[in-house]
Amino acid sequence: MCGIIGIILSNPDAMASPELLDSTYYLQHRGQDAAGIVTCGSHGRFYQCKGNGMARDVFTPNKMSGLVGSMGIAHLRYPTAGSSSSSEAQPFYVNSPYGISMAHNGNLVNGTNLKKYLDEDVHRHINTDSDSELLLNIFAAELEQRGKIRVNTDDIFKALLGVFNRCVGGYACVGMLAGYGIFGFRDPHGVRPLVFGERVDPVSGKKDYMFASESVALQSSGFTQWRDILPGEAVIVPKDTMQPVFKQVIARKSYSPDIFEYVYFARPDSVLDGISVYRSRLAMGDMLAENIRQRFAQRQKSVKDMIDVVIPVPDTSRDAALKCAVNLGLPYREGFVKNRYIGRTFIMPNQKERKSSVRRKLNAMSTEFRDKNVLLIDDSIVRGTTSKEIVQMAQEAGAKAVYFASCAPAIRYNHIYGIDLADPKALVAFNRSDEEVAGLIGADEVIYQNLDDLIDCVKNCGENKVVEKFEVGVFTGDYITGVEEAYFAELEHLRAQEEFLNSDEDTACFNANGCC
Ligand SMILES: O=P(O)(O)OC[C@H]1O[C@H](OP(=O)(O)OP(=O)(O)O)[C@H](O)[C@@H]1O
Ligand SMILES: NC(=O)CC[C@H](N)C(=O)O
Ligand SMILES: [Mg+2]
Repeated sequence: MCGIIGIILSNPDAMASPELLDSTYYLQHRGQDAAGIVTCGSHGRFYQCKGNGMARDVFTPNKMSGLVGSMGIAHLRYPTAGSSSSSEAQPFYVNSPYGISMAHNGNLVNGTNLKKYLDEDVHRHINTDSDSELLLNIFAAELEQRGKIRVNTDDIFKALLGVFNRCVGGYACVGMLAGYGIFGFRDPHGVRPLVFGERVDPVSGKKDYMFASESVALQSSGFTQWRDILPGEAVIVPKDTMQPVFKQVIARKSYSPDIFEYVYFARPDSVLDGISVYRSRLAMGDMLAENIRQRFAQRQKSVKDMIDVVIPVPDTSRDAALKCAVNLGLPYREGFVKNRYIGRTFIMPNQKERKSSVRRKLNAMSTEFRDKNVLLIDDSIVRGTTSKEIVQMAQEAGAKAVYFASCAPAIRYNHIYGIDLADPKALVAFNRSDEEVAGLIGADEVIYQNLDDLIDCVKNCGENKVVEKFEVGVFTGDYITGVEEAYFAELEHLRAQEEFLNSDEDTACFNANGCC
């Protein structure tokens, strides 16, 4: 679920890099592994700075000063394919044709076929295991087929049609053609988000344009007029006209954003596909409260008989937990204090790091737990790394009973469009009942939101009701693009290789005996 950004300024002498840098801070939550910026200077030359780490580590003042030019793209990486190596940091670049740089959010599920095609049919060398490098090379190969000395918007749209036809998976991308302009596009199901906006330069009265994964990045840079790129749509902003050209390049196959953006990925202050992430999380909390009330009522118990206090698992679940507490008429307490210097744990690259970070990240206040029956609320339980540690911390802090509720349903399948979950066996709910999950994480009871309720919560927060359905494969195993069995076999193979290479690392959280 990486973050992508593209900016083109109307003033050709202005520098896009400071604004790209600012925006990376607004999208840091989407990827902490690597960061990169590529700009294009007045003579069509690309300038780049990328590497492993967070934006603040990679973009030092010294390196930023070399990023000249009035247009550029940026990327924040959370790896889903390939490795965490710095050679897979984005944006990627190919020198032919014309010089192209591209940044990708998402994951392709037909990488093997694409690699074969690139090798055998169009003879393009692929230097990493990244699916994003494949995507860029598919685009480059399609553009090359136009056979032109200089391209126009029509050529680019035709090349993108080739990309849409060949690439299967979730993808939102921003790209830049040396000396020409920037462009953005979104897969035909709209799985991954992409917004596009404009801002009037107060001095010249001319317009600047920006793409970003989330509206918060546009809003923070003053791009107040913005809209979502539609599934299968592309937008090109040529530098010489500064007039954006929109085109529905391929007929939309559906409008199915990934529901996990609303559960966990996105910032609450973003609006994606007309749906406020914050409002959808409030709705999830409300719905969870209804389910909890009904569940206890079936046992002839009131909520107050069972629970003394609602405590969120910071950060993402806070909004939902507060709403849930209000609905249940229970006190809400911030029983866990979050260390602001530790990033998101779920998107850390390995299990060892994730596990130790939960303890470093959260500290329980015994005043809020001692002798209480607590309802802990998290947005999701994925590998169970957080929940197992958290339950233990609550118990160590003196809790009498610990109920653990999740705003999302049980996660039992791979997320194939943007979460690094190559091994479903690493999911705590894989092949396990809710009771077994509770046992493994040490909770008295685990309560999951059900899927239809989650879908209703998010859908009903939509202002313009454009979204038809959501990509929910991580809960059901049915994926919007379809996926060949061979893909999972290949993931399994890659995982085995990786495990062999990192054999000292405990990559799967729970073994058959439920030990971590
Ligand atoms: O079951 P797990 O494998 O532990 O994954 C789920 C947890 O990971 C995420 O938190 P994270 O710390 O990444 O981010 P947050 O601070 O935004 O909640 C998510 O919010 C859950 O708390
Ligand atoms: N999370 C993402 O969007 C990752 C993009 C791409 N698949 C990569 O691994 O770099
Ligand atoms: Mg969390």
